[in-house]
Amino acid sequence: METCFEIKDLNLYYGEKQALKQLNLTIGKNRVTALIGPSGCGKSTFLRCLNRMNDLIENCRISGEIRLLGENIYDSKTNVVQLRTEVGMVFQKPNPFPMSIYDNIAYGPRCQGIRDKKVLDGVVEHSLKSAALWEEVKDRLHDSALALSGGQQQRLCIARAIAMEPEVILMDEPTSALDPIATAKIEELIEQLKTTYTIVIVTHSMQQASRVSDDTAFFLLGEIVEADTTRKLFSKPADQRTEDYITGRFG
Ligand SMILES: Nc1ncnc2c1ncn2[C@@H]1O[C@H](COP(=O)(O)OP(=O)(O)OP(=O)(O)O)[C@@H](O)[C@H]1O
Repeated sequence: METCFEIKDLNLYYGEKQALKQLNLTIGKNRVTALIGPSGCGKSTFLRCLNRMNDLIENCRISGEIRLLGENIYDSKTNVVQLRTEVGMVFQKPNPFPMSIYDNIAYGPRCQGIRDKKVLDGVVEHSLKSAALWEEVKDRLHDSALALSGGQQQRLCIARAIAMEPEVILMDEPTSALDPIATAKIEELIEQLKTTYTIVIVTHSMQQASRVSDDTAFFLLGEIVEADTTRKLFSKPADQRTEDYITGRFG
């Protein structure tokens, strides 16, 4: 297995409160890694460390190391804008920009200076195809993205991340606002995307983790209790606390 992220002795504090404790984890390239655990255990906080979104939070301090393809992303030389291009993010609630479907996708590439219409057309088509949305929207690319259904909006947000040619796509509970059919479409899409991208997904649903992920890390009170292949973690957990959680005894 090739390594995408290598996390070493990661600690994170919000002011005085320690939210992540001495985390160590290897995230494989072109794999889907699920982060599970009860509410407030630090899953989203950890996810945000992977593209330095926590930098935007006042009072947030971290120590330790996160390497992306060998480079320490917390190095003072890191270009954070570039990092967030390489490590895209999709949120719980679909958040398309209030503009057309086309412009949502072209926005990032335009910010990078791409102006050629043919090139932008190609990026839009490729991104929408990769996000399994093209067939549904190809005849109305210039309509408002806000008119799409929730599931379509979420796939649009995935397409918007893809347009930046990322290495990694982080997903923070990407289906929790969606109905079961839209959820199934996103899960199917995740399976296809991992051939090209590394995916890290926070999910509250253990069924979802076992359906979509190759590897799972179980978080509890800011610690990683156990990380393993999803198959192993759900069938033969090494730690009693993992077993209690996956059998529904708490959380
Ligand atoms: N901006 C912030 N400032 C202060 N504390 C925060 C901040 N964000 C999160 N926390 C705290 O850090 C801890 C971890 O929160 P986090 O949102 O990462 O957990 P989570 O496992 O993702 O929870 P959930 O599943 O409910 O989203 C919680 O105790 C939370 O209250």
